[in-house]
Amino acid sequence: MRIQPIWVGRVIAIVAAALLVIYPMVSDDIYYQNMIILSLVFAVGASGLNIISGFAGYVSLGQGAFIGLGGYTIGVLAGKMPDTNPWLWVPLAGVVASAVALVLGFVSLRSRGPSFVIITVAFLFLVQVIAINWVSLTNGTAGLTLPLPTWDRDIINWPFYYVLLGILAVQVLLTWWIRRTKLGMGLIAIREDETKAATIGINLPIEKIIAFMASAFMVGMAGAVYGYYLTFIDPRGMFSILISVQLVLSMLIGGKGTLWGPVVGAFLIEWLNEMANNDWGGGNARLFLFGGLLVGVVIFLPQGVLPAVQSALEWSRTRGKAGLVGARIGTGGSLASITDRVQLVDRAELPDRPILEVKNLRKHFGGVKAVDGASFAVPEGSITGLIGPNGSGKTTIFNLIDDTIRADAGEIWLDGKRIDGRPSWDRAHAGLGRTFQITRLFREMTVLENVVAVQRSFSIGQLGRIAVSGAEARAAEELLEYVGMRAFRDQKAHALSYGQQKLVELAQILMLDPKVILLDEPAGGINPVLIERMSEMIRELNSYGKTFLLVEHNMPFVLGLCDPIHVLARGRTMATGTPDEIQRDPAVIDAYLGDDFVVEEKVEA
Ligand SMILES: Nc1ncnc2c1ncn2[C@@H]1O[C@H](COP(=O)(O)OP(=O)(O)OP(=O)(O)O)[C@@H](O)[C@H]1O
Repeated sequence: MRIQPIWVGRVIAIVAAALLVIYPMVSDDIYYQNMIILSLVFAVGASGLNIISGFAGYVSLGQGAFIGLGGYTIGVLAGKMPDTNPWLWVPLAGVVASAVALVLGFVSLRSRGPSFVIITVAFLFLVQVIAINWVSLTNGTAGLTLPLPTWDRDIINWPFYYVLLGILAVQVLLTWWIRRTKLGMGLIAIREDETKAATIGINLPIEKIIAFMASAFMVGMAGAVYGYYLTFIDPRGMFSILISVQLVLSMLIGGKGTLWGPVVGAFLIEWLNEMANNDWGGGNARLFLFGGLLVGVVIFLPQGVLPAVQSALEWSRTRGKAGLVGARIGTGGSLASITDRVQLVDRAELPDRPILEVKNLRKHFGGVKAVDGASFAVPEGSITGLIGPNGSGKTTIFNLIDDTIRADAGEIWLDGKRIDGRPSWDRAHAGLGRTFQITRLFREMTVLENVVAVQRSFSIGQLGRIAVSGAEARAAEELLEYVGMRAFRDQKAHALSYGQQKLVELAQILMLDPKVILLDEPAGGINPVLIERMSEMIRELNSYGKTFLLVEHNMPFVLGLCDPIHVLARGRTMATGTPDEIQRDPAVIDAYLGDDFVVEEKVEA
């Protein structure tokens, strides 16, 4: 029997945890106990950071602030209420850290990438400056002295050690749980492609704010224990940027986005830190070491240690095997199997009314009038085409309809309700689904996860559900079967061909069960067999009541499928009609189709 790598990992984790539990009982070496205590604090900090940086992709150099805030919470309260047991302030420190993390959560709604990193550094310094200047509360640069431990000197470190170990255990459990829930899936989607995540119904502000608060809670508690353990805290030590750098390094070295990576990284970095202090003179040696390591990791080990080991094991396991990636796409399942998720009706029974309307839509990019007063309607139950020359504004109109870009002016109505002004995820919940001209799957997720990541509605309770399980996972598998991609369910999306990605993106959108499906060049860049399959699926879904609006340059595809067709030129609708009318409209021939096209079509007929 082959031993699965996951079990090897679990056994190592259990043995390591057991060794940590028994260590103070078998050794009274205070030096090593101290070292482990520091490692535990950093492990909690790095693991918390992993929730916003590893999962959600927001790298923060301000994470150390939450350790400091925890320390100051216990320091201030223990000073003001000397008769209360200081341990009671530890959970409160978590609450304080989470409340302050809310601020960073709000910042993340408006900035991302390098600018976010810079803001987090400013945030750390801001907290430090407040701690220095709010002398009446913090005693400024003179620092605060905490009560000395009152227990037996023989076990002086034990309470700190075991409470921190417990906090780390809860932190790891929290991370493990988040990764499995809808919340975790949403965070990873945000990391992979935030704009796309919003279009599949992921409520960005709420999910990010929850993540930021969750990333700081246990860290604040660990900071409080750390402060109590130090018995003296001051702003320069507690809010030093080196602590934050050490946390980021721990996460990167161990492996961001993994469960154990940040923990392993924290122990490794603390050990190096001690070596730099003891053997290489501390101070500058530490800076040199951390700086060098940061550069080295980013260049040579971008994934981190644990993922690198995992990749090596995976490589040895799959060496010489033929990949699934080149396998043929399935012939597709029947529509009957997806009725649990996708509501199907007889198209003939649908009322005669527009389901989507855009009125006087406008978007200018500087001097470029990308969309300049476009108006058209999409009748319910139709496959409506939107065609026009390159640069006529088709994709921009899609972007405006789903709020990937906010319109300058105009109205958008979906199913009788005005939706412009509402954010992307809300429009998705209202019944809008959209694919992209260049497919935008979440590359690091599996095919199945890509489909399951969709959130058809929003509730806080739903975020806590296990993502890949139950009815949701079954529905996702059925949809993948329908588009012929079930065999690829466990493949990472980045390993798929372009055509395969188009099919998975269609399954993903169907998971939303939208009232209107916007398809941006569904036949673009794929082989003729797949084009045929795509048109079959669109036709079949439409016969069961699904409405489509599609942008496409492949004229036989559009003329065979769509009715009505709107023609755009210079950001405005210049003509609307049946395929026949459009083909014969001299203005359309002149602006888009060209004389050759009409001649060819007539010969064929
Ligand atoms: N983010 C942007 N910033 C500046 N200009 C833009 C932006 N997005 C689109 N444009 C411009 O707006 C115009 C319309 O672009 P759009 O992509 O909507 O055209 P399209 O009809 O979809 O073209 P194609 O058929 O080639 O995909 C183009 O001139 C384009 O350069």
